[in-house]
Amino acid sequence: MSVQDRIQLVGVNRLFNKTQVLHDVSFTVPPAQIYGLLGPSGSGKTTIVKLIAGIDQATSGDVFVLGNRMPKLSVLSNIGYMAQSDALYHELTAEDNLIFFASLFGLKSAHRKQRIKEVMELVDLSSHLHKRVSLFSGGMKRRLSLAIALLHEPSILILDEPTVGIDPLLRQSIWSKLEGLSKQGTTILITTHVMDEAAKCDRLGMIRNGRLIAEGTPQQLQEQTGADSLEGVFIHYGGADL
Ligand SMILES: Nc1ncnc2c1ncn2[C@@H]1O[C@H](COP(=O)(O)OP(=O)(O)OP(=O)(O)O)[C@@H](O)[C@H]1O
Repeated sequence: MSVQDRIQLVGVNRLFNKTQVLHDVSFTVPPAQIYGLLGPSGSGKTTIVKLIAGIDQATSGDVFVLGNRMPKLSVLSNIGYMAQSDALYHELTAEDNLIFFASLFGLKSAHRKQRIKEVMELVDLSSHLHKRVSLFSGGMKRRLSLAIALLHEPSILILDEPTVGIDPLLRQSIWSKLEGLSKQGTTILITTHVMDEAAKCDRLGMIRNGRLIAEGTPQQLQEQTGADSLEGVFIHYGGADL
């Protein structure tokens, strides 16, 4: 292990009652990488990201973020987490939601105003700042959740299927912003089912039945499997008899 690694899982197991959903999962994410977790529905991706985000605890094995064993409260201010289901206050406006989360992150008022402006521009929602969230479409809610995850400029960004319900044009623009953040040093862990998003990751971990069954750059995975596309890689590992 390198002390440089921003995220590290070592032999992680997670059982719910007697059902084991993660088996001996180990991987590391160095600084400023975009690491994608790819796997079929129910394979364990969300369970992994919850352990890294510090909202769930491994049954055995270790999860480290920025060198700290998780869960650890003091690390949470360095993490931006966008869950699969949106945690928004629907009766409040987008701005009030942002102000609420900004105060949780301890952002002071002048800086808070500036950050709210920046993140709403980033997700292309500036003109909806004063609209009640109950009037937002599903895609707009996803974008607002992403804006909230980015508010406090976290050095670790954990995104659980962030672009579900977002149209291809905006998806492209969000990805170029994520690539920009990564170039500036943000470490990003993302789960996705979308192959063109997986192709944009620096490194991919293929999850199946709670196991990390392959890892590498998108190109390495294609070479290893002889597939001519990432879809082919996904099908190769999805169909493997393990
Ligand atoms: N709190 C829980 N109690 C019991 N079982 C759970 C719990 N959370 C997750 N599981 C089970 O763990 C397995 C992995 O679920 P998880 O949500 O991590 O998969 P996923 O790969 O994120 O799926 P999707 O792509 O559909 O979101 C599933 O079988 C799920 O039913």
